[in-house]
Amino acid sequence: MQHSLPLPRLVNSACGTKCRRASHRTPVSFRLGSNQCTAATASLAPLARLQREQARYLDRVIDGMDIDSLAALGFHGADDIRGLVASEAVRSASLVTVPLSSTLAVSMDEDGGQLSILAPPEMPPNVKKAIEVVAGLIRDTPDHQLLILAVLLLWARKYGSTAWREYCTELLPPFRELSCLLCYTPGELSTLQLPHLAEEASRQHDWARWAHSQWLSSSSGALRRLGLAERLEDSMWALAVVRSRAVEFQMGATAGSGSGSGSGFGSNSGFGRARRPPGPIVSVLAPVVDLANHSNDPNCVIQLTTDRSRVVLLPQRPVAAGEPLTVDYGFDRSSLELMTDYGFVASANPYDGEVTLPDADKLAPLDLSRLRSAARSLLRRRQRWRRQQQAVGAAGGGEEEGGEAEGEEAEGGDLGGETWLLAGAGAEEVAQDGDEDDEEAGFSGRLRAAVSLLAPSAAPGGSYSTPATQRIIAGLWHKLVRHCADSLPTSLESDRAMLGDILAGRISGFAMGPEISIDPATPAAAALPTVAAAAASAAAQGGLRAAVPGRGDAARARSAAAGVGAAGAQPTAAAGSAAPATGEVSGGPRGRVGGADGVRDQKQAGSGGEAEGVVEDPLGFGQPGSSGDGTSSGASPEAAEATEALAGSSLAAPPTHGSQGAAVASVVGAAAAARGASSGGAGSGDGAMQAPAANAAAGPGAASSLCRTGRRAGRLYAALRARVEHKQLLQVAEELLGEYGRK
Ligand SMILES: C[S@@+](CC[C@H](N)C(=O)[O-])C[C@H]1O[C@@H](n2cnc3c(N)ncnc32)[C@H](O)[C@@H]1O
Repeated sequence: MQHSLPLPRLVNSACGTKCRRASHRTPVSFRLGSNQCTAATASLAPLARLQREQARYLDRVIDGMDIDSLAALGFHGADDIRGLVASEAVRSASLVTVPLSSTLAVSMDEDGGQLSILAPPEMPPNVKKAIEVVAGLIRDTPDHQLLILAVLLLWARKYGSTAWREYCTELLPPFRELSCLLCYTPGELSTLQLPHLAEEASRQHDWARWAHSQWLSSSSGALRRLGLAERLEDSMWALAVVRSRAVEFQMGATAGSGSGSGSGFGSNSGFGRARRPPGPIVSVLAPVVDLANHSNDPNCVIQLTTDRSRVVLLPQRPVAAGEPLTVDYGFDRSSLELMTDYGFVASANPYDGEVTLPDADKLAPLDLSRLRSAARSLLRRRQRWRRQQQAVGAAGGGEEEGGEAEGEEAEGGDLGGETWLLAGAGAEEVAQDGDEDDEEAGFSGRLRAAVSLLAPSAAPGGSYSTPATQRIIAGLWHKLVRHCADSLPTSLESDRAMLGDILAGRISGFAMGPEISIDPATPAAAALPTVAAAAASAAAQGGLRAAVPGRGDAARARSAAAGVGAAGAQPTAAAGSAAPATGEVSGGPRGRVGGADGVRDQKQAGSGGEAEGVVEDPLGFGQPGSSGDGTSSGASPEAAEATEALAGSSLAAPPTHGSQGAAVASVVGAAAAARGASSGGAGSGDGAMQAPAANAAAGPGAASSLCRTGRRAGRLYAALRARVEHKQLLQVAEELLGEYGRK
């Protein structure tokens, strides 16, 4: 069946020639001035130069991959995250059309029958054959399509066409900017302080280590002759890229009988498939299309054409020039799910209102008195936290020891083994805090909706048992009481260190200047001289803005104070500990990578022999095999089989194609070495276009503070945002439970 979508006719208004480069036609806001092809970049600020270089690389990728595009790079939303914007008004035409031959793809029958891969055309047949052999061997492991895509991506980054290499090294996020949970460091996870996420991250990390040592590593993997991943970080980069950017299409029951609709980026195994008829599943990494960000109210969809020859980004409604192009990453994901799957949260997520947790049905039945007791505990805990902040401000640091008289009120929930014995701090007392009013007013609509949904279902005696209320209450309980209780107070030490790092510019994605918010006038900030001094100097350089988007001054001040003044519970993230094979929070809404039984089985099936060398650990999670669960990098029978199967292939010889070949490997390697560990990718091999001048020109240290994927991208920022989101949810719950209390 022929693809019938209209292809855009693209004319370069700047050059006056036919040109498919979106950036040549319509200046959009981020383009920072001239839309001439060769505008001088010397006078632009480093960030502007970086963005301009990215636009030029995008043009080159679009040309080199034969992509049609009416989209350009833009930095949009409250978070200034990099994404796509329309370069002209479009009603219904395809905004981006990528030939399938310019993508990396894996197709597999739903029943696990036929499996085929789509590699770049320049891949030599023997290499493709070898990867197919591996694909066949790992087909029964969870998320094997992602692993195969990662193999293809690593190959394309090293040996692919110029367009592929530039896409990988200049446009894809480097390792340090990937927000996937897989890439969170233990320190970042402790900032997040949600045990479920820490466990999930640990599982994903285990999966990556297994994938690296068994398959990808250039020293121990079955594909080692390809020299794909010298470091664990290389493998993790590739796995995180495909996990957060590949789209999974489920075709109609009969192959080719209908176009596939993208189910969002990343792995979707187990989550959502049941809603669709069985049919071949095609996982695709489509350059340029993969730059579309998520929105709960998207204006685009991603589709695979019926003849499976192109991936298209289609508008769902007319879009204006400069408008951000967004897609829904799928299936009504709550903040917790978004965080789990992609490592970010979206603000004002409507799906947070109705929390569906995979293990909600395992929770003990809940009743009103228990909930109220827990809510009271949370309120008291927050009040104590606030008092501690005040004490820190007054005393110039340190924790408040007094403040609550023991025994004044002994009732209250037992959270995390601690019973909080605090003065009677109920909802009324919290409501008296004027500074809460602004913030909480914003939630009243959601609150009212929740209350009106719940109130009619109240059963006599105060327990709630209808499925809808049970789900919501279970969700609130699970999400707020179990997780947020631990995330409310942070440790003074961790917050002080974190803010110090941010303010000193040691954390990428937090370039100093307008991005960082801390109000030097807050007592807590004054109590920490170094932080306060840095904040004051930042304020002198330019206006401070909230790190918490879309919130008022009071919230800003509070968020700053929360960062420096909190004391109390220690971070509880169990980073580094082996995740339990089963357990209350181990499931997740989808079949997860890494922690799924298949992977564990794979690991346990290992012979126990150590692979060559110790796999380095860029995140510092420690050796996953330390618990004795067999997760170390011993070669599994499958890996041995693959190595044997590949022994006859002439993989040792680097593939040659055009101007690339053996030289590419050394050039790329040298470029990667020159760029150092801060880059997630290897360098551009052929020197046709130099690496962004911004990094070099901005001076030492400046490069690391420039964030390719947006000024506010990054794991730490996502973690902070997630905490804010959870605190907001907590407030909803508190009010909700307060309403119950008054009934
Ligand atoms: C498919 S990529 C989108 C393009 C990406 N922003 C970039 O610049 O390369 C998905 C990643 O973008 C980020 N992202 C997408 N939508 C977002 C949103 N609404 N808020 C924050 N980050 C978002 C997350 O890091 C996510 O893992």
